[in-house]
Amino acid sequence: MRIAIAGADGRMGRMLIEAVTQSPDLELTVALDRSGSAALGQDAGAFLGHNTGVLISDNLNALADADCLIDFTRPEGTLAHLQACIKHGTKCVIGTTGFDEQGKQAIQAASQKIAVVFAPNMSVGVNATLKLLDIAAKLLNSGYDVEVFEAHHRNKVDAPSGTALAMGEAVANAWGKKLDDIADWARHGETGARETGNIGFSVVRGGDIVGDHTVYFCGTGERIEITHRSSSRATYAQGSLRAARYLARKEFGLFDMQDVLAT
Ligand SMILES: NC(=O)C1=CN([C@@H]2O[C@H](COP(=O)(O)OP(=O)(O)OC[C@H]3O[C@@H](n4cnc5c(N)ncnc54)[C@H](OP(=O)(O)O)[C@@H]3O)[C@@H](O)[C@H]2O)C=CC1
Ligand SMILES: O=C(O)C1=N[C@H](C(=O)O)C[C@H](O)C1
Repeated sequence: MRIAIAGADGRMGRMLIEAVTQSPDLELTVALDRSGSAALGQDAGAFLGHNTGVLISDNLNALADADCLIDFTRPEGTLAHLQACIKHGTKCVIGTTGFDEQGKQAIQAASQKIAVVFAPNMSVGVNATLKLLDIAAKLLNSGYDVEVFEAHHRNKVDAPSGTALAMGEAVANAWGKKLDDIADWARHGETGARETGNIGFSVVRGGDIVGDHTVYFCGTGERIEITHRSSSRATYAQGSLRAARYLARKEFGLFDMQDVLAT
């Protein structure tokens, strides 16, 4: 399978280039980064100390040479790449987070023409945690206050993380609610007492934290904490490759990591 990587000079882009070049069934054919990036023209494997023969470029027409794009960039980048994927019939794995409603609708529309996996977290552990949260939320559906905490590195630009939002959604869905209707996004000053049935969010940004998520179910006299901690981005990269292989069998449609991991 011929793989293109977008955001080739980013934290995830580099993990993906390393993972693809170590996978005998996958071939790195395209490495993209944004126009103006200092990495343009460099070999995609330069950071590993070896040449892949693929130069980092901003030419989206190069996607004609790939079966599947794996995109970890920014929402505006991903949405532009998606249009090029449609033009060239290239499938797409989207790991980027921080989309607004319009962006999510554009991904949904694109998936009517090409096959797309879109998930805020590609790790097996986080996707198992989402299932645990569904069970916990159904069991603890009254008398427990739910709080979602997440911590990430100082360079993360969106908050709460896509994973924290997915965790909040897992609880809200289990309660038959919409997350937007019951989320407390931030607290400051005279907040008043906590509202029953809401889901609170809190965020830490600092240092090189790869990604920690905890969902608290706080009752009277007890609390349950469900925690996932990432210690390496390699798990996200391996999950993304699994998603790309899954798409090899799909012509179009929108899938998530639960679909991928179910096979
Ligand atoms: N789904 C998952 O499992 C995971 C998702 N993520 C998400 O992936 C995304 C990227 O994370 P990370 O690798 O840490 O970020 P980085 O900032 O390290 O990398 C992003 C890359 O995309 C490039 N880029 C930025 N804007 C654009 C654009 N408009 N068009 C094309 N390329 C662009 C950046 O270039 P430059 O640096 O020159 O601006 C950089 O090379 C984030 O949204 C993050 O939340 C991260 C980890 C796991
Ligand atoms: O930006 C990151 O680093 C991460 N982003 C994803 C998110 O927003 O949930 C996944 C992971 O937590 C790392």
